[in-house]
Amino acid sequence: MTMPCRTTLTQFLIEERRHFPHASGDFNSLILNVALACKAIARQVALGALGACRDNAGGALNVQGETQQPMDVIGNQAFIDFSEWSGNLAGMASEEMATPYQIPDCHPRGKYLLVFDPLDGSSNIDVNVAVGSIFSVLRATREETAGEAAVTEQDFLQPGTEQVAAGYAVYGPATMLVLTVGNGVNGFTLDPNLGEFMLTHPALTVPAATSEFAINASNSRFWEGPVKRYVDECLAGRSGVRGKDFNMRWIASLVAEAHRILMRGGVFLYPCDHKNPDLRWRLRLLYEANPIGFIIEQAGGRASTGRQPVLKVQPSALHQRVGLVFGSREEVDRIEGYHHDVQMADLPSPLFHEHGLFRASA
Ligand SMILES: O=P(O)(O)OC[C@H]1O[C@](O)(COP(=O)(O)O)[C@@H](O)[C@@H]1O
Ligand SMILES: [Mg+2]
Ligand SMILES: [Mg+2]
Repeated sequence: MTMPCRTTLTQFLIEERRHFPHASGDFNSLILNVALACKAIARQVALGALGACRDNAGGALNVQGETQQPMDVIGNQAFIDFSEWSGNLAGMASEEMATPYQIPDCHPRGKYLLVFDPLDGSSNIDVNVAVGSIFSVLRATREETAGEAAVTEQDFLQPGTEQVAAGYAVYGPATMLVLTVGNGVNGFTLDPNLGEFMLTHPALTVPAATSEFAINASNSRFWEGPVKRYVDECLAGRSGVRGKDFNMRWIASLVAEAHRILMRGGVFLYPCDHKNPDLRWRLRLLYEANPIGFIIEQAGGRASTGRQPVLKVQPSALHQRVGLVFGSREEVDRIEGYHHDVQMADLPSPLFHEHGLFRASA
């Protein structure tokens, strides 16, 4: 039997680095450490009910007020343990930690910041549906941050356009790592025999057009007018203004939805809604929306809050939430257009009038 000759993640990163002859190698080691953390998490996830501490009872509340699953905690620790020693990080921030993680004094500090959602879609873990990890790499821009001083929340409040790299791992039937270093998007599949991520999906692209959308329709009565209009038109299918039938999906795992869209196109919406007046957005800007947005845009798709490009949002808090619409370019353009469509102001939607068309917020 002949083995296909494939590039490993390490080889891929070395090749990329050849374009930057003065690079120190810190960036490559950072990504490889993250990949190692993802392999460790994949192993734990794959054990299912056989794994350690499956019992969710008594889980602590994280800063979001959500009960931490055991794998949220294990995944968070894996990211820390595999990354903090390396000397390439000035600090880390995570969904599972209220404040930035300081690199202990026993380890050297470096010039990058790592932001992550260690386990995305963790409510799916008990039903054996695909979950994942999401990460984003930023530069530690303050001179002293990369030196001796403690990292602060302010250091992480950079718009998505400033990301150096972003990626996710999806723990599905196969474990995959999808990565952008700002030069397109590449997908690697974990070869369990070799323990290596192998380049299997080079130069991923999101098709410009689609007839598949993903949204949590149980929130429909709380949506704003433009989202309701978009979904109603999709549901009307070939008899409506769109003139074609649409398929609908909802996995409740952002990583899995993003991966499907990268593989075959589609559009995902988790827009602003009015279900809970104190929580108008579901997804987190720094470790969910920005990394996924960067990947999708690097693959030729688009990512928006519904009103503006998500990567341009200036963050004001570490755990800030935001509306997110991403995927095939034509659909995201259309949804943004509906939000900007002044004609909508004439529609008799009380919600629409209540909140207005051109709010400054996302
Ligand atoms: O339960 P809902 O409202 O459908 O939300 C699903 C969304 O929540 C998330 O699971 C949030 O991620 P976490 O599991 O990291 O908290 C997203 O992955 C997903 O898109
Ligand atoms: Mg998440
Ligand atoms: Mg999570």
